[in-house]
Amino acid sequence: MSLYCGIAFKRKLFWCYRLLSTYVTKTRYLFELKEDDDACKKAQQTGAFYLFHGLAPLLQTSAHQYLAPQHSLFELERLLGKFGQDAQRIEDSVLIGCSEQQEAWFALDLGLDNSSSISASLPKPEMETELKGSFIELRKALFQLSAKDASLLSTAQALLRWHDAHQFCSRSGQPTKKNLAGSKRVCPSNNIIYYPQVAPVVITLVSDGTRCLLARQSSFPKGMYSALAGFCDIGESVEETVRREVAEEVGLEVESLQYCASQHWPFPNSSLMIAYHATVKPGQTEIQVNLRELETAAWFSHHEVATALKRKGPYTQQQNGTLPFWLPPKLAISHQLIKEWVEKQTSSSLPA
Ligand SMILES: NC(=O)c1ccc[n+]([C@@H]2O[C@H](COP(=O)([O-])OP(=O)(O)OC[C@H]3O[C@@H](n4cnc5c(N)ncnc54)[C@H](O)[C@@H]3O)[C@@H](O)[C@H]2O)c1
Ligand SMILES: [Mg+2]
Repeated sequence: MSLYCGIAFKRKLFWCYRLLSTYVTKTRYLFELKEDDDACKKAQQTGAFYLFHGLAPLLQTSAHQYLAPQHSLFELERLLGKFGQDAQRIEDSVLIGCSEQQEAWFALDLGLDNSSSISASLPKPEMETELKGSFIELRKALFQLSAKDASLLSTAQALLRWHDAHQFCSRSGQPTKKNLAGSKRVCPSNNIIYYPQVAPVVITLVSDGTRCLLARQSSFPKGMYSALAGFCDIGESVEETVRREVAEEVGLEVESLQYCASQHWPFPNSSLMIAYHATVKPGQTEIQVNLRELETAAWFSHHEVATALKRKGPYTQQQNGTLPFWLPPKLAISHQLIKEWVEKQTSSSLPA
């Protein structure tokens, strides 16, 4: 190894160690906050809060993007005081992450009634004026947020929704109590612990070698097509769900499953999207759409999909009355899955 290579290698190792070390420290810190209410309370003193109202995040507009403002504990106490609320309401907040400098991030919903909280929903328009922002439905705002804010607010909304829906023990009927970080709820009468739930969902891009299969549900925005998705049934492996969902929705049998990536998805509840590529058995490409699940499904060529990837929807009708089809935006895992397929097709068609 030359002297230069040796120094470069050591530098790389140093940076790798630094990165790993920061990540591990941050992870251990978050673990401590979830386990220890006192540590979490202390973290709130220097932490930052994201605000929600009825599960809609507080956002501010900047150019063509939405920004999610943060508030300190002091600002939050002042705000609550102004609306005649007790600062104890801050205990309803949930931990959603922390910065590399260990500034803990929390989310608090000021519009939900909580059985264990002394406070009720606060008036939305007055809060918006006071906070110089608007509470906007996450579904409408998600794709105009930075990747970091989109991920944080998705986690926050999913966690706040779970707490709102799990205030009572399903065995004793008694109110459950959340730990300060919001990573669990406990029933004081029988000590049953409830943890936030996610539903596993597979999303599959089926290919016949040259084309890929895209579908739409009637609930999709006009003109948008996506890969096939479906919830895992109890007792199934993820691979079994892929095969069943494709058979159920379009009447095809798939093989050669290849994992692509996964993503937390907050709608309609909290899903873990697990993305796969799959191929149909040779010669078996005839689609039989299950109209109880889908509006339509069709095969699309590489050229059609590559062109659609460049489009941004939703689209208005063209002059000839047709609507160009478009694909889910970048932040959605279906976009990543489709993009990966297009890139693979492109590289396999290049001369060696
Ligand atoms: N992020 C992305 O790129 C992306 C793309 C497509 C779909 N999705 C998500 O994937 C999810 C599943 O897709 P789908 O609607 O085609 O699923 P699906 O094909 O399984 O059909 C939905 C139906 O499944 C049933 N179901 C079974 N278990 C359920 C559960 N735990 N929660 C809710 N319903 C359940 C319900 O009857 C529901 O109407 C959707 O919620 C959608 O938001 C995300
Ligand atoms: Mg489906």
